[in-house]
Amino acid sequence: MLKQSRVAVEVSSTSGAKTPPGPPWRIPLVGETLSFLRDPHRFYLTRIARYGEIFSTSLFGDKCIIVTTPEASKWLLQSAQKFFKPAYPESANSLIDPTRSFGSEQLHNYVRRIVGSSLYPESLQFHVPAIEALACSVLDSWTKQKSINVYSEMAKYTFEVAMKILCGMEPGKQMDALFQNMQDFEKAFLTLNINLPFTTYRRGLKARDSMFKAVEEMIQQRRKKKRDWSGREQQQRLDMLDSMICVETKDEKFANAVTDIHVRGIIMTILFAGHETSAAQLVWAIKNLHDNPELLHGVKEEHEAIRRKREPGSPLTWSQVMKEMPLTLRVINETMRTSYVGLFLPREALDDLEYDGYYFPKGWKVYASPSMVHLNPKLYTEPYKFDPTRFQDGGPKPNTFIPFGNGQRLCLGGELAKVEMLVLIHHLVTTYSWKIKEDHGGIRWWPVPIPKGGLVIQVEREVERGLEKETRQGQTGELGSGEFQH
Ligand code: HEM
Repeated sequence: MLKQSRVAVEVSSTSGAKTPPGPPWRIPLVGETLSFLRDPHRFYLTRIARYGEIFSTSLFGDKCIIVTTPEASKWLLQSAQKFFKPAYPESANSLIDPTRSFGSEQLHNYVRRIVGSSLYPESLQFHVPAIEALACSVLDSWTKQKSINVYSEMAKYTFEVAMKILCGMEPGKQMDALFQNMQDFEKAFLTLNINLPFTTYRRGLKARDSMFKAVEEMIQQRRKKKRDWSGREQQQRLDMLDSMICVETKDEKFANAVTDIHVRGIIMTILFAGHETSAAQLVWAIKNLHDNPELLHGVKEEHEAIRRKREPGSPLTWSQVMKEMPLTLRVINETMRTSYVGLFLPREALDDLEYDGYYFPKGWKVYASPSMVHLNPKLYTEPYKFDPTRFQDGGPKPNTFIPFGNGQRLCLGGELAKVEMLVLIHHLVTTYSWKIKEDHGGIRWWPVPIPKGGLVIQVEREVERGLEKETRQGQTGELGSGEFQH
């Protein structure tokens, strides 16, 4: 008799449980990879319709089970690390340093504490002025361009923010070179790992090695510097690199286990995990605001109220970002729900396991899909409708909104991502108006889903159009030119 388990349990492969249903015939190696890569959302929808919300398939050369219900996703993502480990496709694994998984369970927890200390609110609040300066600088540069590819610009912005918080680096030549390398590195992520000249994979490897070298040099420089980090405040103001390599700790056992190679891998993980995702969400947020003029009007009012209270030239305060932008935060949450970002979070079963009557064989990959949870009509009525009011009055039910994952690997940069989006939107809506120049329709799915073509817009600074802020207090939304969105 099978146990209907809601927690991971080890079972014998002869227990009688069957693997979840899936297509009967799988082409070796390729399996269903091409359909998945072509349009992952459609891939999920068609298979769920045919086989149910937990189904098996074959992707990236591996046998694979996909779970799409909130309960099963929670089970997978919250299960102890002895049952599942993260398992990205081979090309991704071979590109990222093997130590990127943050090491053993205990070491992983220790590293999360250190990395998190620079990303949690207590430290993050000190970075708001720097984030704001980067946001203003990128937006300022837009007025000099005839058309702006929002995705390229947002990728650069979020990369600059991540580098600033990681190691205090300012925009400039070194930043540009690292950004270029990061882009080549990312392009190679879901390609075949064929290491031949002129292949995307080879370019990715070269880019990764250049980044490793730059990061190693930074680590060496830091090791030579003596700093005062004795007080609590000093510790909160440290950048992440200092926190990782310099802060003395009582956990000597783990501190010694974090080698420079480890630090290098962690930095690559953070840069990779942290900038494309936020950039994609910003692109969708800007598109959603454009497509919903009434909402944009409300968001503008929210930000005009903050702007009116600010002393000229004073930076945004932590409290303004956290407490005075509730509508914008709802727009961001609804954007994260509808944007398809979070297509799959891959794990590998480390034992024969059973869940809800299904057999999960050892060695098989198991994917959770936040985007399929977010677009499930049983959980959200009219799931494709953009409606930020869903996040009012307590918001969605537990485990049904998981843009940052769940469990031991919950995103460390969730707060940072929200802050960088809120700050950029503040300046965008209070200073500029924009219209979409090219919207190709459809989605470019990889490495992160964005509108096809990256969303090309045209921007005007309102002040330059004679719409001086000081003369129009309280009149936002009445200034439409008929062409530009406000
Ligand atoms: C809206 C933007 C973002 C989204 C949607 C997002 C989403 C996620 C998700 C779903 C995971 C879990 C991966 C898994 O379970 O396999 C994750 C992990 C992670 N994220 Fe984010 N992320 C975002 C921004 C950031 C930022 C800005 C940073 C830091 C600069 C960051 C750093 C990390 C790190 C370090 C992990 C790995 C945690 C671990 O393995 O313990 N993320 N992110």
